[in-house]
Amino acid sequence: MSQPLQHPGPLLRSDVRQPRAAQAPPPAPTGPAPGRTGRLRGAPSFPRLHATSTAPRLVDALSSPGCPRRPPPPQVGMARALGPERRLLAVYTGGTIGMRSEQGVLVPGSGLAAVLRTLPMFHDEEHARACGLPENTLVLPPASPDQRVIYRVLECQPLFDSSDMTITEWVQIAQTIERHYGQYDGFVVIHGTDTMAFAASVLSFVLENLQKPVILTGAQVPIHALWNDGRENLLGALLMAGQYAIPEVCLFFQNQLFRGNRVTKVDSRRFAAFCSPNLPPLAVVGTDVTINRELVRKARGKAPLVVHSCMERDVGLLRLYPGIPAALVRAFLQPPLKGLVMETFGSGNGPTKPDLLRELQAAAERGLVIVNCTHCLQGAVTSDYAAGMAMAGAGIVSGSDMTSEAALAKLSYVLGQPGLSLDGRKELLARDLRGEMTLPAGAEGWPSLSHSTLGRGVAQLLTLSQEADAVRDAVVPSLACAAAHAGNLEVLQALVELGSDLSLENFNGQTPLHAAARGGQAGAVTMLLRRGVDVDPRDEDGMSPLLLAVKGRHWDVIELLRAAGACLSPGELEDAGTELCRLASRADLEGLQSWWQAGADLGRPGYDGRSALLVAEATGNLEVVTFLQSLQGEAGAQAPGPGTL
Ligand SMILES: NC(=O)C[C@H](N)C(=O)O
Repeated sequence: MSQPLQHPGPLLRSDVRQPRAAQAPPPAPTGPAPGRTGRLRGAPSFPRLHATSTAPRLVDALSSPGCPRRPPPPQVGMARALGPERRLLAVYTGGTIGMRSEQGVLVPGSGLAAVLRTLPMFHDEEHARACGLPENTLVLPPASPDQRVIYRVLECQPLFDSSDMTITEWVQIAQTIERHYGQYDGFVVIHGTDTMAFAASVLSFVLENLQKPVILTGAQVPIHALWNDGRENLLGALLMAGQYAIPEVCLFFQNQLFRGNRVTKVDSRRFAAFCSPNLPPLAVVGTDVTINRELVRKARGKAPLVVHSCMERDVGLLRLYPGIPAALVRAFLQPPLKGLVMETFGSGNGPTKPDLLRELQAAAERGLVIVNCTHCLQGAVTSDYAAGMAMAGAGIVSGSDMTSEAALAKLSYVLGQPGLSLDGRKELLARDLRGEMTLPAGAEGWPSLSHSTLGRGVAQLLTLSQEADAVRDAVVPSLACAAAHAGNLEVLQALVELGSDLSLENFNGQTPLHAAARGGQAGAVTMLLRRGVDVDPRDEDGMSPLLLAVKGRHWDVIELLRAAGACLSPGELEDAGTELCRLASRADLEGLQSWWQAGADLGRPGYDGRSALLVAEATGNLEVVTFLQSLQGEAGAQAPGPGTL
C-alpha cells in the first residue's frame, strides 16, 4: 500500500481532545487499582467518560477538529518513506486493558489510544511525521524490514465492562467492521475478557464469508500497570492481524491465537486466561511465530462479506445437575424460550428419569431447539451411553465438542435465519459452519446418516458389537420415536436393517407410530403401517396414534390410520363430548372436522349434557352450526360418514 492512510473522516464528532502541542503524558494515576502493585510511575489514568446516549457510539480516538496536521512529508519517494503498509482498524469497546481505578474498583476508561501513542512499542512518531500520517493514525515500529502496520482506533462511547456487552453490541461491532471493510486489511477488537469468548463466538457467526482477520484481545491487568499483559496481547493481536492472512474471527491472548468460537475463559487471575479445549491454537508466538496452517479455515472464494444482524435473543443455557427436578426443567423451557443449550454430564449424558425426558421431548416437539453440550472442559457429546442416547431420543441435537459459548452463538444465529423449517434448523446446527465443532465420523456405509444427530446415533449403534444388545434395546425405541416424529425415514430404515422392532415402546409407552402421528409424518406412518406395526397401540395415558393425529389436526395421517383400520377407543370416544363442546364454543371448525374424520360421534354430549351443536348455537358460532347441521342432514340421508351426529 503506497498511499498514507486516507482518513475516511471521523464516524462521529470526536470528543477526545489530544492537541499535538499539548501532547503531555496523561495525568498521574488516581491511586492503584485494587490488588494491583508495582504501578509504573506517572502512568496515565484515563479521563472520566463523557455522559453519552445509551446506544454505544464509535468516536475516532485520536483526531479532533482543529488539531494541527503533521507537516507535509519531505520530498522523498513516498514509497521509500512509507514502504508497504498493512492497515488495521481497532475497535476499543472497554475492558480491563484500559480501565482505571475509581474508589478502589476498576472502571472502563477512555483514552487508550492516547496512551498507545506515548508507548514506542505501539507508535513510531518519527515515522508518522516522516510520512505525514493523519493525526488519528498510529504506526507500529517495523516488525519486518519491509512492512509497517498502521492502525486507527475507534473508541466506543460508552465503554463497557464486558459483563454488560450483549448480542446487540456485538452486532454493532460487526456492522462497524462491515462499514470499514474495504478500507482496512484487518481488524482488532479490544474487549473485556469476561465475555470475550461469547463475543468471539457471536462475531464468528454474524460475519459470514470473512476474508480478513478479526482478532479480539484484552487484558487481565490495565495496560498502564507496570506488570501487565495488555501490551503483549494488544501488540500480538495487531501484528497477527497485520502480518498474517487468517480469515477468521480469532482471539489473541498470552502469545496464542485461538479460533474465536473454540475458546473459553478458564482463569480470572492468570494471564493465561483462555484455552481452546478441543482445538489447538491457530498460531503460537515464541522465538518465532508458528502458524498451524492446516487448522486455518480457507476463505470461501471471493464471496462478499455478509453480516447476519438477525440473531435470536430468546436462547438460554441450562446446566444439568444430579437430581434436577423435572418441574424446574419444565419451568425453564417455557416460552419465550426458543432455543436451549443444555450442559450435560460426561459424553452428553443426562438423567434418564421418564418425567425429565418427557419434559424435554414435549418441549422439543413444541419446537424448542435443544442442543446438548458437555459441561466437561474437553471432549464431545457422543452416543457411547444409553443415558446419552436417551437425550437424542428426546429430539435433542448433539453439540459435538462445541463450547457452550459457541453453541449459544450458533443457536442464536440458526434460529435467527429466516425461512427455515424446524428440521432445517436442526440440520444446520448439526453441521460445522465456522469451524466451531468437530464432526464425529459417520459409521462406514451410512454416509447419509452422519449429517443428522439421530443418524449419527444410529450409525454409532451400527458399529457397536453384538454384546451391546442391551444398549440397543435400551435406546432403539427412543431413537425410533425421534426419527418417526422427525419423519426421518433413513434412520427408521437403518434401524430396520439393524433388526430393530419398530413396535417397541419408549420410556412413556409410546411407539414410533404414536410419534409419527403426533408429528404429522405421513411418510413415516405409511412406512410403519407397511411394516405391519400395531395400528391401535395405547401409551401410558391410554392415547392411540389416531387420537394424537386428531389433536394435531393431521388429516392426512388420520386418513391413513382409518384406512388401516384404526378406531378411537370407547374411552377416547367417551371423553370426546366435552372436547367437542370446547371446540364448538371456540368456533374451532378444524378441530371438529378432525374428530369427525376420525369417526367420532359429534353429537356426543359434554359433561353438562349439552351437545356441540347446542353450544355452537348458544355462542353464535354460525359456521360451526352450519357444519354440524350439515352432518345431521347427511346422517339422516345416508349411512354415517367418517363421523356421525
Ligand atoms: N479482564 C477483563 O477485561 C475483565 C473485565 N471485567 C471485563 O470483562 O471487561
